Amino acid sequence: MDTVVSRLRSFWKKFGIFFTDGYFWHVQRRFTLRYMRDSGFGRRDNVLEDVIAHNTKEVMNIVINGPQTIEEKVIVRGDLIYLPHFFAVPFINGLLHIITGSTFPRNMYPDLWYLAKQTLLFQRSTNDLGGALIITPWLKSMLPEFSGFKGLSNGNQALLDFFEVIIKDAIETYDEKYDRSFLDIYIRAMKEDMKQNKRSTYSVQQLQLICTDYMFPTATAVEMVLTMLVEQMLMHPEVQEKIHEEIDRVVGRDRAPTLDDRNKMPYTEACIREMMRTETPVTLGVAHRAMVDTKLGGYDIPKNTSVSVNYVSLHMSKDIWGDPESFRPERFIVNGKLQVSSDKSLPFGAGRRLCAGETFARQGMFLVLAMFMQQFKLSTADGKPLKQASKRIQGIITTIPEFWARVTPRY
Ligand code: HEM
Repeated sequence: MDTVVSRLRSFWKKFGIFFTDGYFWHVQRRFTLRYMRDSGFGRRDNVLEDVIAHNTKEVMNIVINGPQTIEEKVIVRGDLIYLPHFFAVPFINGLLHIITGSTFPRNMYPDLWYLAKQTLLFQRSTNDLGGALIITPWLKSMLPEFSGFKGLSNGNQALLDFFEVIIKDAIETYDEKYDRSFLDIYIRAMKEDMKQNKRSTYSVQQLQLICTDYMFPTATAVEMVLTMLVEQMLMHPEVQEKIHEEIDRVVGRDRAPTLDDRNKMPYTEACIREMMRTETPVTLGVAHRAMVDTKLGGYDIPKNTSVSVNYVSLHMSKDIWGDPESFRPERFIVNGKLQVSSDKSLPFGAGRRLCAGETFARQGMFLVLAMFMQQFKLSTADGKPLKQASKRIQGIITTIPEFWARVTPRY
């Protein structure tokens, strides 16, 4: 879709993966998926798993051994953790490993928390359809705060700045003799394609937008799903007890959970699935434009019409789920095993525009949650039972306000 929101992200041009289409989108999406795969994206990869596990341990160590800096105290205070940002680092460093071949060490985690904060600001400053700015773009100058323009610009600028520095360094130190990371592979392809093609789809700005597009959900959506699951556990202690029971039975206490345990831990996996069903993260998906005149469900859709999918109606259908309002992970478990075929939810969309990060997100969420729950018991900051879910903030993704939760080491 070509809107003021998509344009303000990308130098008022059409770059990236989310909001491009046609030949440009096809070439650029295929290239990123093909070459990021070499670093473990979209598949099972031991090195990527180690990166996510190592960073999860580092973040948990801030609680176990106490914060060492003022910045760490913004995320951890005694036995209180600040959500969702507490969960951000393993995902962000996982993606940085894929894109840049390196990660930020603990003394630079504050930069990643800042990135997560600004990205969340962007997510909350509009909605799936672009909010008021889409219909009345002039609001951006007259009411920059009210229209969300300021939050969108500031949040987006943080992402652009973050990757501008990284990409500049990669270009300056580029050596065509060997590829250090996905960035080098892209730079080489860009140089070659630009020589051959006057209208190349590759460019430095496009690379910057690829990085921001992949980082955007990595720094917000995955940690928000886990955060909402924490809220569920605070409201329904039996969910937490069942996850603990499963971890103790399958993994024990002498080693950390790994992705090998995912098949053997159907309840934990089902909780993540049920969380994304009951609280659809991207309620109306990403709007796309019809490329040609077409028909959909008996309706004529003229070329250039904006089309959105209402995933909430699917996830809340009484016909499909029977009791859609209940948080009931057991619905996905048959004879003690996760039955993926019984999961008719589509939190990551479907078809050609299927979320490019589904595998990365699902694997990462399982690993971070399992490691976290093995170590800690959760309770509310004030020690009182949580009776009511907090208000939902409908932005591009569904979020809840940041909050502190109490964690007690289990052993
Ligand atoms: C809980 C986590 C996530 C959810 C629920 C989610 C959901 C979605 C949905 C619904 C779409 C739109 C599909 C459509 O256009 O029909 C999408 C697109 C996309 N997602 Fe995700 N996503 C998540 C995490 C991630 C992560 C971690 C990444 C990157 C590492 C990612 C990268 C993308 C990209 C690049 C697209 C655009 C694909 C395209 O238009 O070709 N997502 N996602």
